[in-house]
Amino acid sequence: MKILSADQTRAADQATIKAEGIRSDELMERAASAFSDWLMDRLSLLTPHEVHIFCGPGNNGGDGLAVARHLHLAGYAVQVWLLPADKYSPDFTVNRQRLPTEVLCTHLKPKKLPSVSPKATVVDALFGTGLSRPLAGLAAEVVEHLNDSKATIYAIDLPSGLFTDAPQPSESAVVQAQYTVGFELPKLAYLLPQNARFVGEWEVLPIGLNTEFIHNTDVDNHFVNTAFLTGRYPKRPKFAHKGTFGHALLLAGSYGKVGAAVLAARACLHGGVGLLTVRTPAVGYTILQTAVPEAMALTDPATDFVTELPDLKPYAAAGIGPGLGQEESTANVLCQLLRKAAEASLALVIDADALNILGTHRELLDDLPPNALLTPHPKEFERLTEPAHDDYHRLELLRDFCARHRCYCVLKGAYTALGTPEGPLYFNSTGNPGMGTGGSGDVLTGLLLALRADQRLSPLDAALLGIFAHGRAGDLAAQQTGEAGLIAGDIVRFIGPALAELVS
Ligand SMILES: NC(=O)C1=CN([C@@H]2O[C@H](COP(=O)(O)OP(=O)(O)OC[C@H]3O[C@@H](n4cnc5c(N)ncnc54)[C@H](OP(=O)(O)O)[C@@H]3O)[C@@H](O)[C@H]2O)[C@@H](O)CC1
Ligand SMILES: Nc1ncnc2c1ncn2[C@@H]1O[C@H](COP(=O)(O)OP(=O)(O)O)[C@@H](O)[C@H]1O
Ligand SMILES: [K+]
Repeated sequence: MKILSADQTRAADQATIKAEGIRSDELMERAASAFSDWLMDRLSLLTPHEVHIFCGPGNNGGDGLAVARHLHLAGYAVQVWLLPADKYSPDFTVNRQRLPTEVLCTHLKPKKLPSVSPKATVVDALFGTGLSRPLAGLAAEVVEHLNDSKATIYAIDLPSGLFTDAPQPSESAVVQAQYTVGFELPKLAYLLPQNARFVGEWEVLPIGLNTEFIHNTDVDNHFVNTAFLTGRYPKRPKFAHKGTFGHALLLAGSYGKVGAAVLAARACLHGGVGLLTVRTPAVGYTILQTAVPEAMALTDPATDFVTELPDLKPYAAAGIGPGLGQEESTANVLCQLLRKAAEASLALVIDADALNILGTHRELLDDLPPNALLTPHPKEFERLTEPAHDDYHRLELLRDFCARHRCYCVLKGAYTALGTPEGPLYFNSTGNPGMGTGGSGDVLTGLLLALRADQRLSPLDAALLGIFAHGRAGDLAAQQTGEAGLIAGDIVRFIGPALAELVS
């Protein structure tokens, strides 16, 4: 799914209105009915005492007024509160006029805000994509009042006070919604950790925005769901053999961290690799041969950490980093690998300690071969770049980093973001907080290594499929283990089922 900016969303609304020959208030009616149906499905589970709908002067307020009408006609006790303004949008005015006179509709006044019980349902229709500046004055006062009320807040399109595509000043007022319900496509604001306390849980409802317009619009950000991946993961051909799916080399493990190598190796095998060879220090030999008999062990001469790069000829892809340590001789192995990868046509996956080595030897970044895939979590990413002011800045750093080094970079998190050399970012939709446990990242590295070794997949598709399948495997595992009980090895067990769902 594409993630549109605020301007593009407005343009999509206009394109739909034009293409279908409808009025803008008819499109608003679709949005308002979709929201009302969604809300009534939820409220029917509770006993709604009061529904307070707070409306701003623009089309977000227009949505709120239309929602008030739908809820009133369905028998809910609705009260509407209007934010006074110098001007109101035409569709606000249309829906103000359509509001049945029995619905109590009151202008908000400073210092005389209505009392809202903690049991009340609040619909936040103050501001949406048209927010042009941080909230101040009465609008800010209303927002603080709602946040203090402890009522359950449902935001239409955006929690009021939050910009669609940019950070707001840290002290400015923003609605803290339990749920945010948008239309057709997700917004960037929904996906960032710094907005989690405002957005709450989110959902988007279809309103039939013009598909041709969306198709023809270039965007900076995509949201990756199952439909987005259709056709990207081919079936294994009937006469395929282990050579068809590539031979991968994994350089991982050091004294006390051989488990990381084991997890990555098992993930790589379950990720469908043809053959896997693991380079570990001697201390890892027995562990690896016992825990992962399907992998070949190519033991380093040193006991505790990897010191020598093996011959790269047999391999289609190499993964380096899990549990590797940062000894100087290990750094030297990474340095040689980077320099030789391009001429050996080797796809690279770089993680964990290999990223930390890059962080302390930044000159090595100039040696990254084309299409290298890096998998930092935010702290590792900071070591490669600089501290980010906020989540939006971090995404810009990601975009710049990938363009400068012509690489793919997986910025891991709840909505993992894949940066690409071409510019667009891809946000993943799978995964759960149970995956915040040691070794989850090693599993991702192993899986990505398998997919990069599969010559049938482009670097972009391998990365998108791997990130998505990793999260999905975590979700399938959590159904059995619960989130707290989930450990990295459980993710490995569900890689197969997660990939099987993607075959098309
Ligand atoms: N178009 C369509 O067909 C559809 C649109 N839809 C809905 O429309 C929403 C977008 O509506 P919108 O563009 O009217 O903007 P909205 O968020 O209501 O705010 C604009 C108003 O607020 C004002 N204002 C801004 N900042 C302010 C501030 N800090 N403090 C005070 N005032 C401030 C601003 O005034 P101004 O900036 O001109 O001073 C203007 O009056 C979208 O989120 C979705 O819910 C859906 O129904 C689907 C179909
Ligand atoms: N709340 C969450 N929602 C979805 N995925 C998560 C969440 N927390 C962690 N993950 C995933 O788990 C993995 C953790 O990786 P990482 O931080 O490198 O762990 P480790 O170094 O312990 O292996 C990442 O792929 C990340 O996206
Ligand atoms: K809102």
